[in-house]
Amino acid sequence: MGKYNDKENDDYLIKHNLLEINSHKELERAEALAFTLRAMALEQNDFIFESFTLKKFQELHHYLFQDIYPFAGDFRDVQLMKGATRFCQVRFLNSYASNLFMELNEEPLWNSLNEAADRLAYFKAELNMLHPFREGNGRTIRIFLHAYAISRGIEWSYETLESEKYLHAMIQSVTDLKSLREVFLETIQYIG
Ligand SMILES: Nc1ncnc2c1ncn2[C@@H]1O[C@H](COP(=O)(O)OP(=O)(O)OP(=O)(O)O)[C@@H](O)[C@H]1O
Repeated sequence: MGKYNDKENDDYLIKHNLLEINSHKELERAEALAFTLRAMALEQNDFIFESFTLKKFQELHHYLFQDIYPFAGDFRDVQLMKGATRFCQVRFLNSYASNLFMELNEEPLWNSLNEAADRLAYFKAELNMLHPFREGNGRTIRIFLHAYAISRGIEWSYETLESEKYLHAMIQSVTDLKSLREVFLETIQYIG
């Protein structure tokens, strides 16, 4: 079990994709298409969030990536890094995840958009540090937290995120939630 860099991961995905695609470019295109079709179907209620448990989170990843990756829905068994960030160690994934999802389900109601932004930033950063899947963490977490926010009367317009600002806030969130909180504050509103 080694840590992987992006090249190593790309090679793994080439060896482990359901379509037996062996070009990186083609796999990238096929993955984007397979994901987009599922994400669109999800918006038409093909996947229902009747709960926000860890099981539901894994089912969501399975739903979104089932057409392309055999590991859809499964936790990774390798160490993951992006840039200087080392995500949760494999042997702590289960305990980290169960504590985090317990907290998410015991979360009290939010009394203001400021409080919502604080807590969404916190859960976003924690789920990112968990980074439980080999690929597709960002997309799964965004869709999951979007639905979670809706269940609390809040619309998170994550499709309006500026990609550079978002990435910067995510990198910062490893040590400081301030930028990510601001990103949420700018992209959430009460429904209706
Ligand atoms: N250096 C970093 N430190 C911490 N988090 C990072 C870093 N670089 C990227 N991220 C986070 O990791 C996520 C990407 O994870 P992953 O590649 O598993 O997901 P994805 O769904 O395939 O990608 P994306 O989120 O770009 O659509 C990004 O959305 C971002 O939140």
